[in-house]
Amino acid sequence: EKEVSITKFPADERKIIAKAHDKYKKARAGIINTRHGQIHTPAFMPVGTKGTVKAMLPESVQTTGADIILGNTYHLMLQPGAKRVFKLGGLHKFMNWSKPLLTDSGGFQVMSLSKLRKITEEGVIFNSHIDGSKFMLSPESSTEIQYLLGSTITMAFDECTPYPSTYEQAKSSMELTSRWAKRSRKAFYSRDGYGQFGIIQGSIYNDLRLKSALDLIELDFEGYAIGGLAVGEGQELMFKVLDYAPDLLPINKPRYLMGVGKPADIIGAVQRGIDMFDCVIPTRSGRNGQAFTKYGVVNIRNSKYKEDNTPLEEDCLCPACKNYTKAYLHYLVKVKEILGAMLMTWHNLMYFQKLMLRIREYIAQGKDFDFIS
Ligand SMILES: CNc1nc2cc3c(=O)[nH]c(N)nc3c(CC[C@H]3O[C@@H](OC)[C@H](OC)[C@@H]3OC)c2[nH]1
Ligand SMILES: [Zn+2]
Repeated sequence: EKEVSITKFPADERKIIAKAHDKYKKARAGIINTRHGQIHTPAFMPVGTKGTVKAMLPESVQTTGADIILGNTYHLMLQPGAKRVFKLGGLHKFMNWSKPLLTDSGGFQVMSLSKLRKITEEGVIFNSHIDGSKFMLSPESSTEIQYLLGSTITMAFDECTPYPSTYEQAKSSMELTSRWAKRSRKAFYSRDGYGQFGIIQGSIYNDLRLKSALDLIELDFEGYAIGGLAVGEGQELMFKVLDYAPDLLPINKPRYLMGVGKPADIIGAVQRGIDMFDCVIPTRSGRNGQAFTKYGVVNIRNSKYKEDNTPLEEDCLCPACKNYTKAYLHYLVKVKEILGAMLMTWHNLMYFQKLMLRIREYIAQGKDFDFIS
């Protein structure tokens, strides 16, 4: 066991409380110790794709309670370039965020964003969606780029198996991910307080999920992500996979469900043993005028708010709720004022972090947290 490992779930701090009924027994609250500080889990990680959580200052993100934010290999390698970020002191310094950073390995974005790409055993060759120039992402280059960015948690280079996939398609995709995981692990520069997470695939097929987990556990990653979900399969099918997949992974290491999700998805996944989440919903939908509140989602552009002189939530401590009314937010979003995007984003990030805080508290007290959302 490394001296200061990234994934110390300190025994006395790890609270796995057997719940009254088995629905909650897999939920756990813990702390991940890293070189850049602690991550309290279950954790929601705001997406900061291009080295910024859109419309937020890093210090504002910090006030919402976020312990860790995401960056993206694909976007940052194209602009401003990983070597340039390295020369400028790394992503932490560049974006003025001193807490943990997790970077995706880029495969998912290549498939969803780039034009003209070719998957080979070596890696993915693609043309930049910005200027069409040619790039290659491989387990080795993705791992090196994440090192140059200085990310606290590096993701293995995988192939996110599309949904739906036949068993055969899912099998060969998962096997490619296993070969790439081995190369990613070999290319990783292991340092105390930094870690690399493997990403299991296998789509909705339990035997493929098991094989993927076995292949990756052999590589002894500091944490494990469940990939290939939140790709259109729907909540029911996602939960069906989550009813068994987390249990295939080491109980003492963080489990990260990529791309999830809405509050109800997060609660259901925590109940099935997931520790970490990332999703664009609070930021992207905030900019589009959707506010998450305890009364449900508020579409602030709706004309019923144009003279509503009350805050989104009377007891929320975010600037939008403390100092402004729904009428003002309605107006700002309607006329596309930048402050509208800022305030809506701030509120939603605060809402998601409050949700995670309450989930952590309920787990620690051994209380059911079904109805929180
Ligand atoms: C929405 N549903 C969803 N399912 C996903 C499944 C996978 C997967 O199997 N493998 C990989 N490597 N990435 C996945 C991702 C992308 C997450 C990233 O996407 C970016 O958010 C836009 C963000 O990058 C800052 C985040 O970084 C970890 C998924 N997203
Ligand atoms: Zn608020």
